[in-house]
This record gives sequence, structure tokens and C-alpha cells, in this order.
Amino acid sequence: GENASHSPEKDREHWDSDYPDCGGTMQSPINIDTARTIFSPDLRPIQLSGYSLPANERLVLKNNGHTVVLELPESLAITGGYAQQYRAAQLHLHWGSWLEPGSEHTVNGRRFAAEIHVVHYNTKYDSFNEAMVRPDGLAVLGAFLEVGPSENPYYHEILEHLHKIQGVGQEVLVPGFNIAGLLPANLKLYFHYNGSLTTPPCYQTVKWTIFNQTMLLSHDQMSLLVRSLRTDDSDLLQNNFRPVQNLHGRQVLASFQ
Ligand SMILES: NS(=O)(=O)c1c(F)c(F)c(SCCc2ccc(C(=O)O)cc2)c(F)c1NC1CCCCCCC1
Ligand SMILES: [Zn+2]
Repeated sequence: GENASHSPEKDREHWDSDYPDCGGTMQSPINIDTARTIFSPDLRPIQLSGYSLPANERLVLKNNGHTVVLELPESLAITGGYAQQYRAAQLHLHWGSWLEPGSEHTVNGRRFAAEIHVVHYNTKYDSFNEAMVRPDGLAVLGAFLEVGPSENPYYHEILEHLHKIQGVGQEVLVPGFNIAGLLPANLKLYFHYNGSLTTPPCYQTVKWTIFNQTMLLSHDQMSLLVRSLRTDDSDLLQNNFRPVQNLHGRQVLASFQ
């Protein structure tokens, strides 16, 4: 498929020629119309375990040409809020440019500055690749990033290394830290729906959780995010978000009223 992070809008609509699922009816991201979400009191708080990593643990941070990916040990797990247990695989970000916001999901048509995705797979499968093609195979935790008054120390753990991986394919080892700090403190308030990967192969195997509380980064941190990485020698890696997809009748649940 095309270079997902960089191809002009028009190219994105032709993923389905190479990847049929990209033209499916349960695609992500979506716009969340809060007037049409269904309050579901049985949605329990998301519980994370093993997210606090010691500094002597080293994680691979990579510019893969489409986003920045932090590879995660399988010891991180979602142990509450989903019917089954899910194990972490990686986390990555979606962003815009100096001028434009770049979250993938939108809320009431509002696009946020950026969005983090922490990708997990169901522990009942032996590997990510096996889980990736199963309806209950993947769980992605998403949160919106906005500009706030002060520096975010957890996002600093990733952003401070971006200048070392400006080129596609470059990677660097970063010390462990509390990965939970990249997500909201309040894991009770979230939207939940069935969707897909937002890049080819667009498998429709993701149970999405989008938190209501947003993460705040300083202006300088957001600027670092949008101006550090390159897709090739000349182009900045920016606007790596997929357009919102049709709900096709899907319901979006909310854990709060
Ligand atoms: N929002 S998302 O979760 O769908 C998503 C994106 F939108 C993404 F844009 C990406 S990055 C694009 C896919 C890709 C490209 C190159 C490499 C590599 O060279 O290692 C790896 C992956 C990306 F990596 C992910 N997450 C991936 C989905 C792609 C295949 C499985 C790997 C884990 C999750
Ligand atoms: Zn993503």
C-alpha cells in the first residue's frame, strides 16, 4: 500500500484495492457524536498492570516512516474493563502540523492536536499476528493530546529522543518509565466501539477504548512532535491520521453520562 502517513488524501481512499478490509463496514477512526452514544453502566474502569517499567529496562523507539513506535514488553496488560485480558505490543502517535490538528478520532466533529494509541492483543492467542485476524483479537487504548500550560514529564520520556530518529527506519533505546503516565489518570471515563486498525491491513479486529480525559503537553512538546520526524530526506512526517470512517450503524458506548 501507499506510504500511509504521507500520501495525499486522495490516495488513502484506494487502500482497499490492495487491502480489502480497508473498504469494510467496521472501519476506524470515527467521529464520536456524543448525542448518539449509549450510556453503558456495565462498562468497568480500565485496569492496567505491569505498566511501570524500571529505568534499567530498555525499550526500542522507532521512526517507521508513518509514526513513532515505542515497542512494549508483553508484561504490560489490560486486566480490567475488557471481557478478556490483553497484552501490550506497542504504542504510537498520530499528529498534524503547526497549523492543523492531527488526532484520528474526532468528538462532535472536533479534531484534537494529537492522539496516542496503545495497541494490545488478546492473551488467549499465542502471538500478535494470530490475534490480529480474530474478531476479539486486538484492544487499542486511545487518548487525545492537547496543548496545556506545562511540560508533561511522561511524554518527555519519548519526545526527548525524537531528534535521534529523524530518519525513516532509525531507532533508539530508551529507558523504561511508567507507561501509564501517557494515559489519563481517570480510566473510568471512556467511549468504546468495535473498529479496525487505521492503517493497512485495516483488520476489523479492534475493540477501541477512547478516554474522555485528554493529555496535556506543553506547546514546545507539541512542536517537537510535529517537526522532528521525516518520512524521507525532504518531507516532514506530519498529518499521519486517517480520515474518519462511516459508522455503518455501529453503536458507540459511553461509560459515563
Ligand atoms: N492506528 S494503528 O494501530 O492502526 C497503526 C497505524 F495507524 C499506523 F500508521 C502504524 S505505522 C504503519 C504500519 C507500519 C509500517 C511500517 C512498520 C515497520 O516498518 O515496522 C510497521 C507498521 C501502526 F503501526 C499502527 N499500529 C499497528 C498496525 C499495523 C500492523 C500491526 C502492528 C501493530 C499495530
Ligand atoms: Zn494508531
